Amino acid sequence: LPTNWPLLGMLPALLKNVHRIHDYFIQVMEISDLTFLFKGPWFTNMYLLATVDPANVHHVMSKNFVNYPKGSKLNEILDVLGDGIFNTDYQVWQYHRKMAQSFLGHPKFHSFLVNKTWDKVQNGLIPVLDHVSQNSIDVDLQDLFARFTFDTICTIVMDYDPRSLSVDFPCLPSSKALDDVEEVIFYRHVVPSCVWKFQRWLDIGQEKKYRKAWKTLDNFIYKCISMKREQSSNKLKQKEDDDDKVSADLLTLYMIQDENHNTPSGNQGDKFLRDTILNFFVAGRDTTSATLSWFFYLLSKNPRVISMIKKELENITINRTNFKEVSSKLVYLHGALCEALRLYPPVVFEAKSPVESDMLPSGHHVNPNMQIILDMYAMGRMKSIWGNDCDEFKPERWISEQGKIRHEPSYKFIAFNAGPRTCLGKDMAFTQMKIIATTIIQNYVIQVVEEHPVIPNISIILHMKYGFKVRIRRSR
Ligand code: HEM
Repeated sequence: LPTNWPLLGMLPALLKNVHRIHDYFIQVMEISDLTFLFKGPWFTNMYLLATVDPANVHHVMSKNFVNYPKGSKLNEILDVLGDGIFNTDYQVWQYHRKMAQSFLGHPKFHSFLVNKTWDKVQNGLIPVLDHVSQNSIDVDLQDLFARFTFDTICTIVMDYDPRSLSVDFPCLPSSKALDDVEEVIFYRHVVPSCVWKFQRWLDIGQEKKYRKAWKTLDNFIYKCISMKREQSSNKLKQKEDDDDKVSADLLTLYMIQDENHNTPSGNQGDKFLRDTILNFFVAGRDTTSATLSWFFYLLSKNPRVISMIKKELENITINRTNFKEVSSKLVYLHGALCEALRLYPPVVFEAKSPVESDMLPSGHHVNPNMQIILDMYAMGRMKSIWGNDCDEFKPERWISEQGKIRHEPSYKFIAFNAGPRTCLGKDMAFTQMKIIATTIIQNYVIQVVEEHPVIPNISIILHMKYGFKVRIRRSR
C-alpha cells in the first residue's frame, strides 16, 4: 500500500505508478478490502477515497443519492459542459432527464435509430471498409468507430451529418476538440485545483488547449443551432404533436420547449441549447466507439468467441426491418458486449463528494472535503466480485442456464452507472453496437497489425493509447 510521507502524503506513490494507474488501483483495491483513502500533500487538502465495494457504490449512487450531487467542485472541472445533463443537479438535471427520456424512450425512437444507424453502415462504414480492404490499407479501427458514432450522434441530436466517416478520412476540428476537452478534464481531476487554475490564468499548457477546444466546439454548435433555427422556424409548430417527436431531432424538441418558455434555465437563449448538445456529444460518441474498439480487440485474442458469435448468426438474417425482433435472439453477442464493458468500461471512474458527512457501508467516514472515487475499471476486475477467472473474456458469464441474458445489478456491473443517474443511452448503445458488430463479423476478417501496442490511455474515457491498427479483408 502507498506510504503516507510527511508533507507529500501519498503523492510519490501515485506519481510513480501513474503510467500504470489502472492496474495499480486494482492492486491497491484487492489488498485493502475494496476501499482505500489516498492522502495528497498537506497544502492541497486532497483526500481521495477510492472504492470498488458494491455496497458503497449502491449507497452513494442509489440509497443516499441526494447526499451525493455532482456538486460545485465537479461543476468547475466540467465547466465546458455548462448546464447540460452531466453537469447539473436538482431541477435543471431533472428537466434534462425528463426531456432525454421522452426522446430516447419514445416508442418510435428505436426504429428511427435503427434506420439512421443502418444508413451510416451502408453509406459510411461499408464503403470505407471495402476501400481499405481493396487497397490493403492499415486502418485505425478506433478512429473509424469514433467517426461512426460522431456522425450518428450529430444526426440524432441535430439532424446534421458531418460525414466524418468517409474514404478521405477528413479531419474535423470539432471532433478533435472533443478529444482535447476530455483529456484536459482528466488532467483537472488529478492535479490540485490551484495548479490548473493558475495555468488557466496564465493561459498555458493543458489549459490553453482547453480554451481553444472550447472555442472550436462553440463555433461548431452555435452554427448548427442557427442553421436549425433558419430551417425550422415555421416547421417547429408542426412538430409539437407528440407523435412527431421522434421524426424530429433532440435539438428541435428542446427548441419547442424554449419557444414555450418551458426551460428551467432563465433567459440563456442559445447557450442552454449549446450546453445540451455538447453533453449529448460527450455521452454518445466515445462511450460506444471505445466499447466497440475493445470488443474487437478482445475478439482478436479469442477466436473461439468469434466462432460462437458466427454460429449464433448462422440462422439469423438481420436487416433494418426485422432488427427489433431479431436483436433479442443475439444472446451470445450481447454477453460478449457486456464482457467487453466489464473489462473495459469506457467511463473509467465516477467522482462524488458528500454534501453532509456520512458513513459508508464499509465503515469509512466521508466528509464534504473528500472526493469518493468509484473506480469502474478496477471494479470489473475484482476476484472477490467476479471470481478467480475475472481476467478472462467469457461471454458465457452473462448467459443463464435457460440460455437467457443473466442480469447483474448495476452496483456490481457499473459500466452504465447506477441509481437515478443511470445512463439513458444504454439501449441505443447496444442497438448500434449490435448492428455494427454483426455487419463486420459476417462480412469481414480483422487482423491486428503485428506488434501494434494496444494499451489503455489515461483519460476520462478508456481509449487505446496508440489507436487500434488493423488490416481488414472481405470474408468469402
Ligand atoms: C457503451 C456505451 C455507453 C456507456 C458505457 C455509457 C455509460 C454512462 C455512464 C457511466 C454515465 C454516467 C456518467 C456520469 O454521470 O458521470 C452515463 C450517463 C449518461 N449517458 Fe451513457 N453510456 C453509453 C452510451 C450512451 C449513449 C449512446 C447515449 C445517448 C445519447 C448516452 C446518454 C447518457 C446520458 C444522457 C447520461 C446522463 C444521465 C444522467 O446524468 O441522468 N449514453 N452513461
